[in-house]
Amino acid sequence: MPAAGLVAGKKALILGVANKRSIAWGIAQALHAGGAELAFNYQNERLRENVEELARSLGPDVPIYPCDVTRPAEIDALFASLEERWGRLDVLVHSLAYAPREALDGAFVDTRPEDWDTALQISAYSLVAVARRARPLMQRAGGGSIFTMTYLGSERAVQGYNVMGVAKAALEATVRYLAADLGPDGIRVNAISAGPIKTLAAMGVKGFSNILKVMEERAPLRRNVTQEDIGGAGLFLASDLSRGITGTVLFVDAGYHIMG
Ligand SMILES: CCCCCCc1ccc(Oc2ccc(Oc3cccc(O)n3)cc2)c(O)c1
Repeated sequence: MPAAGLVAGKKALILGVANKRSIAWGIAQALHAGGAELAFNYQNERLRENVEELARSLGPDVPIYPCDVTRPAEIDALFASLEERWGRLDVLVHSLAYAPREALDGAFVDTRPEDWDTALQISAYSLVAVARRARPLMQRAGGGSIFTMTYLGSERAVQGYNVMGVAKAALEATVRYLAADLGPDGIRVNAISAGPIKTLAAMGVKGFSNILKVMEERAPLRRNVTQEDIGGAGLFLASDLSRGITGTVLFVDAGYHIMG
């Protein structure tokens, strides 16, 4: 249900589109339908074509920029490009994470320090890195909305989620500390805790497919959530309807997290 105009005139950067199944793409479609002007990153040359094709499906000149969040120079360049093109930023969507394969396949107790560091740098610290660069552009806009993606595995020991659960716990604490720091600038920082959705990344988590079935049996709404469900929550957080909300985790999981 495109809420036409809900984010009309807002300029939004969306980080983490890899393909049409990405949660970030669901959010992009909702913000586009709401009238926002969008920009995307692509992590590397391998993903550039996918992102280019998706961006072009939204309109003729939707910009895409190279940005691997482990490279500070690429984050700097991305925001310099946005400064030049837009001179301001209203919305920043952070929808990216990574944990090395071995850390997801093995037992949590065997997590190696380098894999822990990689997972936390990409999945949690990167929000600080991009928020710091977004701040001046959002101040220019008189405030803004930043939101990221998290999962129930941050607060429950979900079999197989392993070090990504630790990273999401750090990400949720990061949301609170950034909300406290940036609130005086009128910049809100929140997280969407999404139920499991079949994305490229999800396929990399052992036991993922079992969880989808359990949702239909146990979630209060007796169904899985879709990209569109997440997109709608993203549109809400990007819009002024959520102007009183910051530092929170918004569950969009068919109610699953309330069940024992
Ligand atoms: C057993 C847990 C099932 C529910 C998992 C729901 C979920 C699915 C996907 C999620 O996003 C990621 C992103 C990257 C990620 O790390 C990956 C992904 C593929 C390969 C790899 O080496 N690391 C793992 C999960 C996520 O945070 C949460």
